[in-house]
Amino acid sequence: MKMVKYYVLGALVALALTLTVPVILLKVVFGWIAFSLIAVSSAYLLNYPSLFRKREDGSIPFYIRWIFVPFLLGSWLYNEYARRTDKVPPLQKIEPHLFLACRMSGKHVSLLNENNIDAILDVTAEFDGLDWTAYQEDYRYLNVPVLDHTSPTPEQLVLAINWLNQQISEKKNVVVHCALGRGRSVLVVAAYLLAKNPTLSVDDALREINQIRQTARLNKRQLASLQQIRDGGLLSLQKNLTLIVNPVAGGGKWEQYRDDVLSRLNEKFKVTVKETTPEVDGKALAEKAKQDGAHIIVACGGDGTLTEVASALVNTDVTMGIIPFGTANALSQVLHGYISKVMPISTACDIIIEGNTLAIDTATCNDHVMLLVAAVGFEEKMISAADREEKNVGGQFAYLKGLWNAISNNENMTFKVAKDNQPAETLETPSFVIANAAPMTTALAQGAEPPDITDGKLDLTWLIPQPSSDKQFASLAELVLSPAEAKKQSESIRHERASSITLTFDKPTAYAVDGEIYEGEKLEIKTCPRSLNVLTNFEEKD
Ligand SMILES: Nc1ncnc2c1ncn2[C@@H]1O[C@H](COP(=O)(O)OP(=O)(O)OP(=O)(O)O)[C@@H](O)[C@H]1O
Repeated sequence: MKMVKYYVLGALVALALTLTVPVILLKVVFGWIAFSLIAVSSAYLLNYPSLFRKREDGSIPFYIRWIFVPFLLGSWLYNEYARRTDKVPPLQKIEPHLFLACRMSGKHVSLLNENNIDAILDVTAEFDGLDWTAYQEDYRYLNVPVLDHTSPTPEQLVLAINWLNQQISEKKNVVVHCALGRGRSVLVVAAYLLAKNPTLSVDDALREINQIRQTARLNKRQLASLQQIRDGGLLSLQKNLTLIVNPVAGGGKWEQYRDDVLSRLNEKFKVTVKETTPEVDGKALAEKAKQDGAHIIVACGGDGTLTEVASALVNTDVTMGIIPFGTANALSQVLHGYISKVMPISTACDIIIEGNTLAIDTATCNDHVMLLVAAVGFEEKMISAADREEKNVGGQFAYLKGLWNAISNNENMTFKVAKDNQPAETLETPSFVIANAAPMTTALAQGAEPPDITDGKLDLTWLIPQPSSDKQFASLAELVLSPAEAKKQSESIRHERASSITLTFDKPTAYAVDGEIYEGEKLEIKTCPRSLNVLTNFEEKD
């Protein structure tokens, strides 16, 4: 490369002068220049920009600056001259939220502020990124160190374009700069344009930049490198994926599967992990992740956690994925199929990576979002009985035991029911379940075909009171085993569909929504058709 030849030549001349000049002071000066140029030549020959030891905050250690003073002085003088005679302004907007510039320093703070710049991508290796005046402005900053006239490595380029994408997806204004805004920064901006629009050619991307910044020009090596990285398919923008994890769900499954999940998802996404606590729930974490620009939010936990996360994502563009770490995991059986009972984690990760989305129905139950079922009677008693300790010890048997006890007690309840704003009727039943979605294993919701999560309707299933618990066990068997047609003729099962329903009790009554227990005198449930985008392999009925 031309530049290296000059640096090597300069180093040799300085070395020769060091050895020949008689005056000690001159020997020191020429020796310093020789050492500095030998170091710079080695950085170029070994393609080792980290020689300048630039820190994460863009500063270069004091001792390195001293070593390189002769080289930096030369570069600084050349760049100052080039900037003063530049045909283009120091900073230019290439497209919405994306700017290209020469080296930014403290004296450019007012220019940065005028353009509402929030973030700086610095692709120089040899200069301090920002000085103290710029620090005070609190810019987001990333340094990708690249030597002048050279190209970033594919890894550096992938990091740079994904960082840019992250800033722009958060609607931040971001500037990319090198020394003069002609080569290295142009290469990065072109790579970003190519990643965003794979139909563009390298020439198209450069032309787009060149129309605005006429001095933008890549040398032959930079051009070839960009073309090669692009042809190798390396310029893909990773989506930001946030995992919201309940660390205690399913008795602590996260601890067990953490490495497996992360290694699978890290290949395709930029993954951030947030854990719920008893104080900070999945809804609060999902709201924050949304603000931080997450494209996909994956709820990892039991059905309770999944519903919390969904509460923040209903009627938004953000897509929700799920990884079933709970005990019953009813939603994953609906969205991932019954295979997820056997291979829950690998099935979930494959579905997230495949990326098929579907808008599903959700519902509201009083103030809560509901994905699966709301229930009073047997289902609520079953869930109330299966507390965290019971689930940690017995897993799904905790629910079976709870259901067994509830049916054995065979208690009926009486309340008023109003469907689709019709007049209310009084009903006596031991079990009333309102389902937006429910797999076969949610037996008490199976009054007909399993509820369809895309039909815009709620499935209402209730049982007729029976004189003995044995007869109620028979009703449960009928729910699970009889075909839908036979259930229509049943003496003990009732099923209807509605868009909204209100249950009114004469005293505060416990009810269950998606596995969590609440209490109230009224339940108002409404369907919200196609209101949540989820990743699934669920196939819609024609
Ligand atoms: N870090 C935590 N420590 C203790 N409890 C937590 C924590 N994070 C969330 N929780 C509680 O966990 C409950 C939700 O659990 P979740 O439904 O996800 O799992 P599960 O109960 O094991 O599974 P399933 O619903 O299938 O029975 C909520 O009541 C929530 O308050």
